[in-house]
Amino acid sequence: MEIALIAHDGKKAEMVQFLNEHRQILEQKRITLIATGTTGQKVKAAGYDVLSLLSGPRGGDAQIAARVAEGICNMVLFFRDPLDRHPHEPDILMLMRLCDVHNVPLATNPASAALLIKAI
Ligand SMILES: O=C(CO)COP(=O)(O)O
Repeated sequence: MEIALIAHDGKKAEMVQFLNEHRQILEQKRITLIATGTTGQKVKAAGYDVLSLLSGPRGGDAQIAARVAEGICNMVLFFRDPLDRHPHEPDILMLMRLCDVHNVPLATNPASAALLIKAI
């Protein structure tokens, strides 16, 4: 199962904390982690094996959206920062739209992500 990790700058620490809190589940299941570029760097530095794609503003969200559309990515954990502006907002909306089009679970905050990760 492939899980995509994306966190806006104000949420990257929360993403690492979330992964550490659920490390056991992530290690027990056969999970491949992928991430947008900078999120991936933080996740890797925290000791996780992760495939880093492009940084979000440079097309990372779009790459993950394509994997969702192609049926490669099975879950998206996207810790958005609703208090910040993002130059690539169209890509963000496209990713969330394609999760809905293809019925792929999408969590946009740690509380939702915890429920999803416990369900796998
Ligand atoms: O901008 C992002 C998601 O929209 C995240 O991208 P980075 O992980 O490269 O910071």
